[in-house]
Amino acid sequence: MSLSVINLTVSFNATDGRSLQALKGLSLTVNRGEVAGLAGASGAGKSLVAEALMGLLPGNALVSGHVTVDGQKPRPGSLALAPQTIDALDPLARIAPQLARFGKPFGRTVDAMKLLADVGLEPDVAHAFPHELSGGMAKRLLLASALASGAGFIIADEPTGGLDPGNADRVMALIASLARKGHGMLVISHDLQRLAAISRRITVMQDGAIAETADAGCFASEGSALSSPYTRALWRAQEIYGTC
Ligand SMILES: Nc1ncnc2c1ncn2[C@@H]1O[C@H](COP(=O)(O)OP(=O)(O)OP(=O)(O)O)[C@@H](O)[C@H]1O
Repeated sequence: MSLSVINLTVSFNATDGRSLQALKGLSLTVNRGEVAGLAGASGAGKSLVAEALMGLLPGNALVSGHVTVDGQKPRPGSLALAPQTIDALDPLARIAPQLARFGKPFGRTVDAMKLLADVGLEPDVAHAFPHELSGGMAKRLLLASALASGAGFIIADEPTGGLDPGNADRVMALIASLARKGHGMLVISHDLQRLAAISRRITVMQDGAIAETADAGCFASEGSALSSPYTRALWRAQEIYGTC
């Protein structure tokens, strides 16, 4: 039971008639019950993967490849995105009714209080507006908004971006617990150390292509088990950063 992406390519038609290939044949698998990581430097194409899988690319994008969810063509609600920022939420709607809205297109009646509890948010958050939440609370809410759809597979785009170390640890622990409950979690992150701690394997992207897909255990010590020089350099840069 998995999300399978085979040879995903994305190119953009520019107004001058040229075509820019931004994703160059990406393949990955996310099994239910596990976290798979997607990493790479800024501009490598990580968010494009999320946008292509969610059908969110603009009209000048040409997408090809083969995507299945549990062996079938993805259907609405089988895959959900926890976006990077609360800009994706309605600033004028209180949290509980807003969560209910995320379930509606898929015919789901959302129990907002249960959903908040599932992501570790207090019941009084139900009456708040998105901008009233702290960074860590907002990241949890974004995960809740994806869970509201009932999707078995969730893409979390930079779930620890902008968080302090303690909150980043807690959000990664929440993602690991969602996987233990049976979700397949695809986590896009620059934070290789925290990503490796919860993932089964990590796909590292470079310039729209895969540099390497490695078992998370390879992201350890000097990274000598990693096969790509690019991935090793990315990992070692984090190690140095992490010990500063
Ligand atoms: N609509 C678009 N038209 C043309 N190029 C685009 C479009 N959207 C994204 N790109 C290009 O695709 C490339 C990958 O962008 P993407 O946002 O996926 O990178 P990323 O790895 O998620 O970076 P970051 O870590 O900074 O979020 C970039 O070079 C970007 O300019």
